[in-house]
Amino acid sequence: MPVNLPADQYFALIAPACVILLGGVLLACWWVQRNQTRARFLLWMAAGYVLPALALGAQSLMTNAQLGRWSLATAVLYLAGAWGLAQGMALRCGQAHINRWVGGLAVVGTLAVLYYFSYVDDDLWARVQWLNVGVGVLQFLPTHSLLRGPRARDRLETALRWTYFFFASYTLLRPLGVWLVVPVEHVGELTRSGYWLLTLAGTLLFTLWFSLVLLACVVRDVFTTLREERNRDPLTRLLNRRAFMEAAEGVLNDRRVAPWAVVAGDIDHFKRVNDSWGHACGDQVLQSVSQVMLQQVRAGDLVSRFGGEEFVLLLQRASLDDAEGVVERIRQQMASPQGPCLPNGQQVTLSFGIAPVHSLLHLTKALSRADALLYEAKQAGRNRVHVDRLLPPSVLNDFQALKR
Ligand SMILES: Nc1nc2c(ncn2[C@@H]2O[C@H](COP(=O)(O)OP(=O)(O)OP(=O)(O)O)[C@@H](O)[C@H]2O)c(=O)[nH]1
Repeated sequence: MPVNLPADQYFALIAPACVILLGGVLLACWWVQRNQTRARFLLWMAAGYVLPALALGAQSLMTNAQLGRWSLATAVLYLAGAWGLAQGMALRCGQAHINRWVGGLAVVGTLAVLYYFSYVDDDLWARVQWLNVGVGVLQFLPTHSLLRGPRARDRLETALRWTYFFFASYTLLRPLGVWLVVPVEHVGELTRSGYWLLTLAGTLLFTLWFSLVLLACVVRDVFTTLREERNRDPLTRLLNRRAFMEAAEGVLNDRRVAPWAVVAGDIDHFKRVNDSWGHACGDQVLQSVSQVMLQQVRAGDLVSRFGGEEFVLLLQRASLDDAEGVVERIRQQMASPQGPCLPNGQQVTLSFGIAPVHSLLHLTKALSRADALLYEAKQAGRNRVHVDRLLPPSVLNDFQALKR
């Protein structure tokens, strides 16, 4: 490769260098979250940045003759990069992988055509156009999951998907634009042509735009993970006590979802489960009880693990009868085997205390009341529900006023 190149050719290295730098940033983001499987898409994306940028950088220093000689090697880098970008986007949208058959076909087909236009009929522009088509097809593969997969959870995610979709469409349609606009026969050295500059500028612009949206999504993901770690019990993924109290504020400040009931539940003789079948089995039972509770409540209700084998629920739009109904459903569900570790016929039961909550200020009292009722239920023989049906007259008046 010649060393004494015109300065503008070295200048053309700025774009690929910036893209490689951005790929490095994505790699660093992946490294920070590497223990989380959902961050794996960043690795693919980083490859999607770095590999084509390496090819672009190398090509920027080549003459047309050298472009021909190295066409297959650089094409492999472009295609691998497009695969990485597509696979990264598919993972981000909840798809395990892109369609490998179509992808493989696009790669093999493109390389075969490039071979023909390099070694049989040396045609630079045909190579440029067909490589574009191959890369475009690969980039388009995850668009099915962009449009049909799980809905984007917010505007940022929607912006990421649309940006990707726009770029994939641009890559796929670019050969057509070039064919219509660029006066092919007067191009001369490709890497010094206006087309090449446009390619560099387009790549850099898109990469910057896409990276900004992507990094915003990654930062948001990190904050979400941190919040989840802070708010969730690691074993059951239910809210912990602190998060429950925080979330309860929102629920109890919204009069539209009154009346509320608080339920305290505790597994009976849980120590025996641990002692007889091991701590791991106890953990399984805790997880299974959590699942049962989550299945039986409505959206907006809070389910939390206060510690040990004690659970607290805050039910909205629930009279005491409604709350009792929910608890009965949980008890019925518990009648089926909970956790494969328990021997046949062994069941786990729970005791419950239910108390009404009249306001946010009343929450602490209601929790103590539900706890006291739970204690009573344990004393009365366990596997039962005790409900606080005694309402002070002032509160009864409040309720009647509310109902009106
Ligand atoms: N496996 C497991 N056990 C836990 C966990 N947290 C607390 N425990 C156990 O839960 C048991 C609670 O025992 P106790 O407070 O005596 O209650 P109990 O045996 O359920 O008896 P009653 O509540 O009176 O019916 C203890 O043995 C704790 O070690 C946990 O995360 N996993």
